Amino acid sequence: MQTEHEAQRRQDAELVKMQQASALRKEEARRATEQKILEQMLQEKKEKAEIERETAKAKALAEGEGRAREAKLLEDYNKRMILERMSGEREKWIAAINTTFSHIQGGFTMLLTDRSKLLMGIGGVTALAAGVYTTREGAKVTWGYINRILGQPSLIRESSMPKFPLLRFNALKPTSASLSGGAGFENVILHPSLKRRIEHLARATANTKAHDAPFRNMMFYGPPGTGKTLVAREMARKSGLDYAMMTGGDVAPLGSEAVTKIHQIFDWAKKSRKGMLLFIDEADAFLCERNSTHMSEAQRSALNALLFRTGDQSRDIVLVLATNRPSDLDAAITDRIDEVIEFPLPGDEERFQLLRLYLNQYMLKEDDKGSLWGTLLNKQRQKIQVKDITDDLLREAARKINGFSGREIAKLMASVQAAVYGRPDCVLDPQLFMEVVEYKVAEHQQRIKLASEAAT
Ligand SMILES: Nc1ncnc2c1ncn2[C@@H]1O[C@H](COP(=O)(O)OP(=O)(O)OP(=O)(O)O)[C@@H](O)[C@H]1O
Repeated sequence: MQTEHEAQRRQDAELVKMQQASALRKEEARRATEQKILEQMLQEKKEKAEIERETAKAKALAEGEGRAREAKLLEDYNKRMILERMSGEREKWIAAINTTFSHIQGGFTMLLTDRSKLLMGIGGVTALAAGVYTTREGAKVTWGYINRILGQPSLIRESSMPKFPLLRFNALKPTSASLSGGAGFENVILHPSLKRRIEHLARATANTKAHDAPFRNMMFYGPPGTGKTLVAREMARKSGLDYAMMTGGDVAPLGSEAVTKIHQIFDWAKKSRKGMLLFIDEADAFLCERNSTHMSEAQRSALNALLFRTGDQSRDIVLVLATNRPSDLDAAITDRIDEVIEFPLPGDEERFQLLRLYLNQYMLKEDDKGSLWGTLLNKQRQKIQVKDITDDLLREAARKINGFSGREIAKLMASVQAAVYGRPDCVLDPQLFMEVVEYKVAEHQQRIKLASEAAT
C-alpha cells in the first residue's frame, strides 16, 4: 500500500515538473514571439522611412528635371529669337548698305557721265573745305587780334591792370597819400637814407604823372632778397600808377617770338590811363651786354626792341629794372636809367626792425580779420603766446644773423612760427626763439661755405 502511495506521489511530482517545464517553454516561446514581432515592427518602420525618403528623392528629382527641361526649352527659345533678330538686322543693314552704295555708284556714274554735274561736285567740295579752313583760321586770327588789343601780354606775370579792360578794378589801389606826398613804406625796412630816397622818388613819380612830365627810369640792384621787388610794387601803389611785372628769364625761351612780345607789352602798357610802372626782375637775364658770346640772336633782337621802345623819355611808362649783377647790363640800357639805387644787405638796426616786423606779422597779428573763413579758422586755432621776447633779445638775435637778407629774416621768423606750432602749448619763449636763430645761423654759414666751394 505504501509503495503504491509512494509511486502515486512520485507520479504527481513528475506531472508537476512536466507541467512547470511546459509552462516555462510556453513563456519562452511567447517571449521569443514578442521579440520577433517587435523586430518585425522595427524593420517595417525602417523600411517605411526608407521608402518615404526614396519617394521624396524621386519626387524632387522629377521636379528638378521638369524645371531644368523647362529652362532648357526657354533658353533654346531665346537663342532662336536672338539669332532670328540678328539675322533680320544683318539683312536690314546689308540692304541699307547695298542701297547706299548703289546710290553712290549711281551718283558717281552720273557725275562721270555728266560733265557739268562733275564740275559742280568738285566745286562744292572745294568750297566746303575752303569754308571750314577759313572759318577756323579766321577765328584764330580774330581771337589773337582781340587778345592783343584787349588782353594782358603773356610775358606779364603780375599786374594791377585787369586782364580785360571791361573788368576794370584796381588790384593795387593808389592811396590818397600818394599825391599829397605822405607815402609811407610801412612794411619795407630799409636804411633811413635809402627809405627817404625811395619815398622821395615815389612822390616825384606821382607828381610827374600829375604834371604830365616825362617819367624817370630806375634801376634797383643788390643781393637777392633785399626788397627790390617789394619796393617796386609798393612804389607803384604809392605813386598811384598801374603796375606790371615781368621776369627777364622768361624772354630767352620765347626765341624769335620775343620781339613781338616786347612790343606787345609796350603797346598794352600805353593803354593805362594812370601810367604804368613796368618792373623787369632779373633784368640781366635778357638785357645783358650785346657783345656777350652766350647771347642768342633772338635775345639780341628782343634787347634792341626794348631799346627802341625806351629811346625817348616816356610819359606813359616808368621802367624799373632789378638785377643782382648791374655790371652785366648793356651800356645802352644803363644809359636809359635816370636813378640807380643800391639795395644792400640789412644792417644791425634794419635786421632788428625786420625781426620785429615779422614777429608782429607772423605771431602777434596772425588773425586774418579780412575774411569770414579767417575768422572761423582763428576760432578753432590755438593762439600763439609770446613770452619775454624783449627788444634786447631781438637785438641780440639781430647781431647773430649778420649777413642775412630780408628774405632770410622773413623765413627765419616763419621757422620760429612753425616751431611754436610744434609745441602743444603754442608758447614762444626766449629759449625756443634763440634755438631757431642758432639753427638758422648754422644753416646760413653752411650755405655760404657750399657756395664758395662751388665758385672755386
Ligand atoms: N627790406 C625789406 N623789408 C621788408 N621785407 C623784406 C625786405 N627785403 C626782403 N624782404 C622780404 O623778403 C621777401 C623777398 O623780397 P624781394 O622779392 O623784394 O627781394 P628781391 O630783392 O626782389 O630779391 P631777388 O633779387 O631774389 O628777386 C619779401 O617778400 C619780404 O618778405
